[in-house]
Amino acid sequence: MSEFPPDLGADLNTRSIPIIRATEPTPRGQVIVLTGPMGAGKSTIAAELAQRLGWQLIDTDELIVTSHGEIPEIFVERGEDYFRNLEAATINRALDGAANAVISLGGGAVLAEDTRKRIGQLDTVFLSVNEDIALERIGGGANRPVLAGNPQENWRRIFQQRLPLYRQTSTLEIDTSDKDVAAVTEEIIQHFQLA
Ligand SMILES: Nc1ncnc2c1ncn2[C@@H]1O[C@H](COP(=O)(O)OP(=O)(O)OP(=O)(O)O)[C@@H](O)[C@H]1O
Ligand SMILES: O=C(O)C1=C[C@@H](O)[C@@H](O)[C@H](O)C1
Ligand SMILES: [Mg+2]
Repeated sequence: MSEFPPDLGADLNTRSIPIIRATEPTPRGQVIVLTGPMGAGKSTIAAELAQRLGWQLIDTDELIVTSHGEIPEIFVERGEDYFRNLEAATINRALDGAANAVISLGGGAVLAEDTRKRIGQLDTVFLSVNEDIALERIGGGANRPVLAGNPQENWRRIFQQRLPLYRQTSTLEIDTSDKDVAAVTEEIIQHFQLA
């Protein structure tokens, strides 16, 4: 007489055992990641896109602020390396839990190799912007410690350094300089056939 539950261990080598799952794994849904320099509009476009799709909005800079306080204070009190580790860990956790989500990253998130590896396998959009428009949008660079001292020169240098990283981790690049928020959002929706 066959026993129930079957003794799988006893029969392991003699017959093939079907894999039985109580439930099928839940589909994780889709994730769109926005990357790019300060002033490209990542946070703004992510909010608009999430609203249009009815998806979850995750802004990793905001997650850091909520849990650890203002970014300039973290830079002053703990230094940039500490912030980058915090940022990479925050992004990892956000990606682990994300399903049907739009994720806006900080401008320097691509500096972390782990982050590059992960977002390079996802639908990642590089939002680009030219220097003049970026500086117009972010004003004097308040609240952005990496621009302190000379926002224009720093923005330009940082953008040049990171440009290859933005490009190697994305599958779509949109120059937002002369496009409004609705137009950029629509371009992403069309490209990934989200609606
Ligand atoms: N396409 C756009 N057209 C005009 N203004 C925009 C556009 N996108 C964003 N902005 C404005 O530019 C400013 C900066 O945008 P936002 O904060 O979204 O940039 P960000 O890429 O998230 O920057 P950071 O890396 O510093 O977080 C905001 O005031 C926003 O309203
Ligand atoms: O480009 C950067 O290095 C940064 C951009 C912002 O989004 C913040 O993550 C922080 O101010 C650092
Ligand atoms: Mg932002």
